[in-house]
Amino acid sequence: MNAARRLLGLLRGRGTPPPPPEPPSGDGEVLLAAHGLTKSYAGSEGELPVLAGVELRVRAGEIVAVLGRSGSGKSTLLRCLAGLIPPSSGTVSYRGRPLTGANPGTAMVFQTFALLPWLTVRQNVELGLEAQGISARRRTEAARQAIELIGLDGFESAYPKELSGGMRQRVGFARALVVEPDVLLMDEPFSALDVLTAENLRGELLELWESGLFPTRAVVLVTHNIEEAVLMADRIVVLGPRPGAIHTTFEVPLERPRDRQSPGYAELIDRVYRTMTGRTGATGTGRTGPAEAPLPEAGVDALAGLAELLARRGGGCEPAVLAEELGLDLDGLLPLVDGLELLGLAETVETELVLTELGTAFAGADVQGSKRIFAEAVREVPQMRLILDSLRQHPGGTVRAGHLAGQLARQCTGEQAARQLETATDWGRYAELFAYDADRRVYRLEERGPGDP
Ligand SMILES: Nc1ncnc2c1ncn2[C@@H]1O[C@H](COP(=O)(O)OP(=O)(O)OP(=O)(O)O)[C@@H](O)[C@H]1O
Repeated sequence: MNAARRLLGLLRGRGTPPPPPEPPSGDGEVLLAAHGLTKSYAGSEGELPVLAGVELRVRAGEIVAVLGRSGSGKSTLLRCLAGLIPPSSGTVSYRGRPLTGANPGTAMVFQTFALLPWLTVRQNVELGLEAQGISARRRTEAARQAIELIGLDGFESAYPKELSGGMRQRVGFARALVVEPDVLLMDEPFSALDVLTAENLRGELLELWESGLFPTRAVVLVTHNIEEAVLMADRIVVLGPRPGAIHTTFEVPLERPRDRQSPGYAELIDRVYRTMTGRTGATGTGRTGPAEAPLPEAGVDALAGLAELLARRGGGCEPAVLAEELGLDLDGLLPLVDGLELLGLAETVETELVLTELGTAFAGADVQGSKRIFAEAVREVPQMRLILDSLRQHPGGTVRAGHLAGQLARQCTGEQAARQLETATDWGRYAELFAYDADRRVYRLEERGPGDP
C-alpha cells in the first residue's frame, strides 16, 4: 500500500499542489521549545522530581526521538510539550509563546490508541475537529482525507473492536493528523503492536514524511526502542536518570531512506546503546551509583541464561549478538545486562559484556553452587541489604510485603517499588535468603541461606 502516492493523487484530483518538502533538520523555524523545564509530581512520599531543567527545541522539518530508561520522564516531557500538564517551573513555548494550557500546535498519538469504542473510525477521526468547532461538512471531508492518507479507506464505518491493533493505531494517527498539527507528538506509538505490524506502519509513515506529504511539520517521538529512534529520527535526545535532563543529543547524519545494513546505522545504534547504559566516556556521567540504580526487571532464570550464553561464547560478547541469540531486541536485553552488572557478575569492557570471575564461577557452577554465588552477590545490592536488615530487625524475622514496598518507595514511586520488590523476591528466594508466603504476603528470613556458614 502506498498511502503517500494515493494522497498525492487525491490532492492532484482537487487541483491542490503538494506542499513543498520541509527544510532539512535543524534549519527550520523553532516550533516548540522547552526552557528550564522542571516537573515534580506530588505523591504520598512527598514530591517526586521527574524532570530537572530540560532544554529542548523542535524545529520545522525534523523528527526528534526522545529516548531514556523506564521512568526517566519521557512521557512527562511529552505531556508538558502538549500542554496537558503544566511544568513545575520553566516554560514550554509554541512559536515563541509560552503555553498557558493545551498546546494549539500539537496533536498526540498514544501507545494504547485511546480510541472511543462506541464511535466509528470516521467519528473517532473527526473528534479533534469537533473540539475546534469546525463545521460538519468540513469535518467529514477532512476526516475522509486523513483516512485515505493513513490507509484506512474501507474501514470508515467500523468500530475499534472490529479492527486489528495496527488498524486501530492507524485511527490514532488519522485522528491526530486530521487537525494538521504543526508538531505531531507520539508516545511509543508502535510498542503495543506486533513486530511486523509496527515495522509496516513505521515504513509507511516514513514514506509519507519523506515525500513531504505528511500534514505536520515536525514530529517528537518518545520511544524505548533505540533502533526505532535511529531509523526514524533526525535527532535523538537521551534523558538521563530521574530527575531527567537531556543527557546526550545525537544528530543522525544518515540519508533517508535509512539503510539498515550500512556501518553508520549499526555504529550509531551502538553509540546510543552505550550512552543509555552509561558505558561511554563521551558524556562523562558514567553509570548511576548503586544507591540510585533501581533493581532491574530481570528474573534469575534469565540472568543465569545470559551468564551461560556468555560463558559459551568464551566469557564475552557484543550486546547486539547476545540480543539476537536470545531473540530479544536491545531494549529487552538492557535489564538483564543491568542485572548481571549490578550483581557484579559481568561488566562492560569496551564494546563487550564480559563475565567477571564471580560471573564465570556462577555460570559454571551446579545448582547449589550457583545459588551460593548468587546469594553472595545479592547481599551486596543496596535494596537487598535494606530488605535483609528489615527482616533481621523484626521479631521472628517476618515482615509484611507492604512494609518492604514502603521502604523501597523512599527512593522511587510506589509502582516502581512494587516492581522492584518483585525482582527482589525472585532473587532473594532463589538465593534462599528469605521465604515469601504469597497468600499472606509475608516475608520470612531464612535461618541458613546457601551462602551462610
Ligand atoms: N501523574 C503522575 N503522578 C505521580 N507520578 C507520576 C505521574 N506520572 C508519572 N509519574 C511518575 O513519574 C516518573 C516518570 O514517568 P514517565 O511516565 O514520564 O516516564 P517514562 O520515561 O515515560 O517511563 P516509561 O518508559 O516506563 O513509560 C515515573 O516514576 C512515574 O511513576
